[in-house]
Amino acid sequence: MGKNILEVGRLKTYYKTRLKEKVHAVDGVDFVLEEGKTLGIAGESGCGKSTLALSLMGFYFPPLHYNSGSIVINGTDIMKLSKEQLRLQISGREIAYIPQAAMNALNPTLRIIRFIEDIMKEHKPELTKKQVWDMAAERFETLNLSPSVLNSYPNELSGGMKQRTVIAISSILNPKVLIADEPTSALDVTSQKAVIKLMKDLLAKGFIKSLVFITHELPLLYHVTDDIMVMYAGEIVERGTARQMIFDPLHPYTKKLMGSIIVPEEGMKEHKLTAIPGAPPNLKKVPEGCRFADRCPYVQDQCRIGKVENRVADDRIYRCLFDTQTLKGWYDNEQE
Ligand SMILES: Nc1ncnc2c1ncn2[C@@H]1O[C@H](COP(=O)(O)OP(=O)(O)OP(=O)(O)O)[C@@H](O)[C@H]1O
Repeated sequence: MGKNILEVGRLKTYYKTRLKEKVHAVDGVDFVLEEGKTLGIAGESGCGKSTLALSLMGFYFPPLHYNSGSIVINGTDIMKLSKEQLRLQISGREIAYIPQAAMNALNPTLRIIRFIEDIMKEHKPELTKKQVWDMAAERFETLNLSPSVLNSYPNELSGGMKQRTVIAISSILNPKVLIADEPTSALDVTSQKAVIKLMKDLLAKGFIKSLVFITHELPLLYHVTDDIMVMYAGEIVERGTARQMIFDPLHPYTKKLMGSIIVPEEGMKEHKLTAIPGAPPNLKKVPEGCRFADRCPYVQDQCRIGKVENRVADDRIYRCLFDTQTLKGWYDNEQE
């Protein structure tokens, strides 16, 4: 087993709306990421994936607030650091985040090299402009990106190239953990493949140690990540290897998420194409018991009482009252 590069314990964070209501977007999340591993986070829209990513970065600016729990990155509990320490020691160096649609947020009036110069001004002020250029050009070349991109304006690049450039910029300080939020959405299949290859190259070449890949497309993660966690209503409801999660899901929500795949991939063609009826619960007032109960085809009275804790089965973790035998019995019956 590798060393733990990221350890998250009972993390709770929330948004405070203008009406002073709390949206419990990350509600008691626990997980560990080992060095060298890639972890996928999947779940429907609004289940808290992006908020989890922001929370891991320590980006607590209203309306997002920290409630409780720990975030330990490479041995440092970042919740014990000041905002200044976070900015200088952690952000970009230990952990970096590529938000959704980051490629569209690049200032169109600046050449790509300027974004890298700005990072270096903050983190390696001793470098001259020429040294920054040489370092950036070498990095781009190593990642099979043309150094000429550095002289371009964002709007001169194709969508796929812009996204790869954003990833190369975000990882320029060799962060231990890179979190990419929907990095392949809105890209054509060829560009998606290039983005995935780039992220694999970053890992293989040691520029990053571990990767967290967020998407609502569960099957995409099968090709990219070692493990997958599924989030539902602010909680992790299941974690296992990518293969287990895709082909042998335990939690009824993971099972339904697999069934709702719109474009079946090779080896998954037999799965039914059905949307998950209903909607996730309102995170302003989460229901007692299992949060998936209202949409679960196997729901029982006891699912709506108390708090549903995690179960550990072999090397898997899932949040359901029922054991694997019972769940698999239900699933087998359904297929007959
Ligand atoms: N600025 C905000 N103020 C209040 N609530 C918010 C804010 N941003 C997000 N939320 C709420 O927090 C919850 C989690 O949202 P989040 O964006 O983290 O989900 P997600 O799984 O990343 O969804 P998506 O895949 O659509 O990005 C949702 O209920 C959302 O409405």
